[in-house]
Amino acid sequence: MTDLAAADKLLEGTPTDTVGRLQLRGLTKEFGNGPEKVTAVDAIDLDIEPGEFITLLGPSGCGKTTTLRMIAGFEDPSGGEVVLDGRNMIDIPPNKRPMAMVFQSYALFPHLKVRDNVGYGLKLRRLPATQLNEEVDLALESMNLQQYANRAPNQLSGGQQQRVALARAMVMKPKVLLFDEPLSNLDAKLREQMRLEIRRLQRHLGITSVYVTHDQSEAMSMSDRIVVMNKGQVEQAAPPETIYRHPASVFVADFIGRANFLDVRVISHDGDGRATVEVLGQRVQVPAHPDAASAKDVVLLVRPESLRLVSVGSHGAGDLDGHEGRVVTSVFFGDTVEYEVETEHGKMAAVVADPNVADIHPEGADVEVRFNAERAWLLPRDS
Ligand SMILES: Nc1ncnc2c1ncn2[C@@H]1O[C@H](COP(=O)(O)OP(=O)(O)OP(=O)(O)O)[C@@H](O)[C@H]1O
Repeated sequence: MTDLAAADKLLEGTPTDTVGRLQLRGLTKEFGNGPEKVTAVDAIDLDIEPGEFITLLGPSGCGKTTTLRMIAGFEDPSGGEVVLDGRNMIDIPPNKRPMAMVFQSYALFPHLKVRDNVGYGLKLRRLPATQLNEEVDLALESMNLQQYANRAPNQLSGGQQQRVALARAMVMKPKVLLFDEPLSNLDAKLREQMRLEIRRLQRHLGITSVYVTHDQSEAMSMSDRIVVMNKGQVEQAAPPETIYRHPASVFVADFIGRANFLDVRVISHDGDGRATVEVLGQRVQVPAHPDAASAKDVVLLVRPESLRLVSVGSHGAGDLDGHEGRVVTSVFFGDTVEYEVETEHGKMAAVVADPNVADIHPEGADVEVRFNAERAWLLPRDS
């Protein structure tokens, strides 16, 4: 049996396409009292569809872990609701919620063999021994762990221990899987492999998943939607492409990926989410955030890969009406060249993929800076 077939058999009869709708309603958590009071999570509203893979992403202290722990029931909210398939979970203890959590630290029982770790929750549910063994076997097989069944956790690598933790979560047939930075203790290569594996399994089984990370590429590569949090609130909840290309705020644009923010003069707001602006000596039409038209001040987001550098002769550089620059760093990475260019708008980052070696601009070169206007994004500055 393949790993996916084993996972299917394990979950046979558990409908995943209609169950696992998770709704957070005004979810709030305050710690401490008086001047010490911290609002870790500030009235979050979020609807998560059955089968959706959601990542909570944001800077340290923005409330990701606290939100996840309230969903799991490890933390009591100060206000609001966690609703799963129409049922408020607030008064239900963590072990009675149809959810399973995978922790950064794996949290395996060191004195129990792998198969007893995986079967632990089923034993508490008093499953008959034959059924328990059958289901543990399927869970082990779904994570390709059969040959490690009789080992102790400390006889396994970090990656293998995390697979045991995943098998232990899956065997409970949860409606919602919760992940608290599960890959951060693994080395970079294994992390990349495991993220693909978790995503493949999750997509195949369609179990609603909420995943906390501060690793952007993890969030980008795994999620149906990324929820960017800031100071206990949701800044934006959207698919990775939207978060990257059309961020809702300067905070999101700055937090995800690298960003150049250019000063612009707005000539007109043209409706249909477009505006005409003057920037880098050019008059161009760019896509615009819906709130840009009413904002006091706006800024143009240009990602480094949307900038282009064109060589100019040293005598040409002074005539270029505000869009000339000088290369201050030029670093060849093989698949890309990354530049820093000094311009009258400040320093800008540019990335060129698949460079022709002959076209690489050396440090000190004078260049003309151009950008792809369709890939730019006008957004309110004070957002
Ligand atoms: N038990 C606690 N008592 C007091 N304050 C707490 C407690 N747990 C969390 N906090 C505070 O709540 C805020 C949110 O913390 P949380 O751990 O949810 O953030 P996070 O986004 O998960 O951060 P990180 O990425 O560093 O794990 C922080 O200011 C933190 O100091």
